[in-house]
Amino acid sequence: MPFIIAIDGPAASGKGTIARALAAHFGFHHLDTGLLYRATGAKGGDPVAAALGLGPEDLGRDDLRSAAAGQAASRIAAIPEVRAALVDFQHRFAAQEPGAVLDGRDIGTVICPHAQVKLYVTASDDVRAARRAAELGADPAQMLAELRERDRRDTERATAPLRPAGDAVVLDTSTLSIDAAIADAIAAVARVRAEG
Ligand SMILES: Nc1ncnc2c1ncn2[C@@H]1O[C@H](COP(=O)(O)OP(=O)(O)O)[C@@H](O)[C@H]1O
Ligand SMILES: Nc1ccn([C@@H]2O[C@H](COP(=O)(O)OP(=O)(O)O)[C@@H](O)[C@H]2O)c(=O)n1
Repeated sequence: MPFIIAIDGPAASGKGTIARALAAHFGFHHLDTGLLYRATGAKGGDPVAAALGLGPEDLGRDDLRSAAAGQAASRIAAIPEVRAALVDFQHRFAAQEPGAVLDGRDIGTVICPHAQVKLYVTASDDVRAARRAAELGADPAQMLAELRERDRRDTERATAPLRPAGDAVVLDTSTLSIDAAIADAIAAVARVRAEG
């Protein structure tokens, strides 16, 4: 059975950084599920058809990391039929041997509720805004407003809202360097692997 690591958390908390590092460390596959929603939103037209028809050219667009693409993603992500259209792809990805790391908003709660390890990565609003502002070369105050709007939409939607799974390990990266956050995450996964 493949080993699945589910990582969820709010915008710019460090999920992707940790997910990539865990996948490299353990030799697992990695899927940034946010990219599926960003590509669906960016494609335009009927969002359900866009989600069902996603191809490599959609996922390879170079404008998916922008704040505008994030906003568009969180709008279409609230549509239950869009989420349903993306489930199979995520399940097939998670079934790969020897294991997979998926990061997003509903991985531990909805997509992979039986994941062997669940992490909920978070950080203070100000820290997340500063990190994303540095990444995109944007204004921190503007980023703070953008992240808060998206987090509110992601948390308050009826279908698959952002929340920690009951059995998730919470990792607050506010005062952690990237290396320290990765080390904590590797230790959390190693604990479970040693038990099992
Ligand atoms: N612990 C950390 N300390 C400082 N910067 C970080 C840390 N974790 C991530 N970052 C940086 O913050 C930004 C957002 O991180 P990312 O992993 O993309 O978050 P998410 O996937 O949750 O949106 C990136 O520029 C990343 O390099
Ligand atoms: N599993 C997921 C992943 C992303 N999303 C949506 O897609 C948007 C973009 O996700 P992302 O992970 O790329 O965003 P960041 O955390 O990198 O800013 C989120 O704000 C959510 O609305 C989701 O609903 N479910």
